[in-house]
Amino acid sequence: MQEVIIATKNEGKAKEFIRMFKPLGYEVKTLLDFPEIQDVEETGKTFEENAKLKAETIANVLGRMVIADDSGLVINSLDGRPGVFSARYAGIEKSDQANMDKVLSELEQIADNKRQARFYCVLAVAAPGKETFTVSGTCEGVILREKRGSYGFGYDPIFFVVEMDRAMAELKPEEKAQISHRSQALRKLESQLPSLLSGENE
Ligand SMILES: O=c1[nH]c(=O)c2ncn([C@@H]3O[C@H](COP(=O)(O)OP(=O)(O)OP(=O)(O)O)[C@@H](O)[C@H]3O)c2[nH]1
Ligand SMILES: [Mg+2]
Repeated sequence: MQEVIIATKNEGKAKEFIRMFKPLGYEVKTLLDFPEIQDVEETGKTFEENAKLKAETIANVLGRMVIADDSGLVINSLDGRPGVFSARYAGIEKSDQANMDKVLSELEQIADNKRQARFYCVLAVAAPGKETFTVSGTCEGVILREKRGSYGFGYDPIFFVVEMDRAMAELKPEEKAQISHRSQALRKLESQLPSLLSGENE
C-alpha cells in the first residue's frame, strides 16, 4: 500500500486519518511513528498559517510530501474562540476535559438559540521544492450544556451535530468520518492524491 505522512502528534486525528485513508488505498504514518521529530511551534494567527507551518517544517525534515491538519472549534458567541487555540484553550497541557469545562462555563449564561459553533479543518500539503497548498472543511453544530457520548476526541462530547441530531461523541467512528470537518477537507484532496504522491518512494 502507498504511504501518506500526516504531520500530527494527536492520537485522535491519527486514528481518523488511518480510517479515512484506508478505503482510498493508502497507509497512514503520523508523527507518532517518528517520536524523534520535535513539536512544531504553532505561531500562526490562522488555521491556514499553522497548517502550512506544520506541513512545510515536517516536509523539510523528512524530505518528502506530508499533509498537516490544523483544526479547531469556532464558537459564535465567544467571538470565534477557542479557534486556533482549541488544543491549549485551558492550558499548555492540552487537556480535553479542562478545555470542554472551560467552554461550558463560558457559555453557562448563553441561551440555547445563541450556542451555534463549527469545527473547522485546514489540510496543508507540502513537499520540498513545491508550492504548499491548502483545502478546508467545516461541520456545523451547537454547544451542548453537558457532555454526551464517548467516541472521538477533543470537544466531541459537547458538540451537537445538527445534521446527525446527536453529539459528535455519540457518532461511531465511521459515522463521524462521513460528516466531519476533517473528512470534508480530505474529500477536496482525494482526486489529487495519486499525482501528488507519484514519484514518492514506496
Ligand atoms: O472535538 C473535536 N473533534 C474534532 O474532530 C477536532 N478536531 C480538532 N479539534 C480540537 O482542535 C484541536 C486541534 O489543534 P491542532 O490542530 O493544533 O492539533 P493538535 O495540537 O491537537 O495536534 P497536531 O496535529 O498539531 O500535532 C484539537 O486538539 C481539539 O481540541 C477537535 N475537537
Ligand atoms: Mg497543534
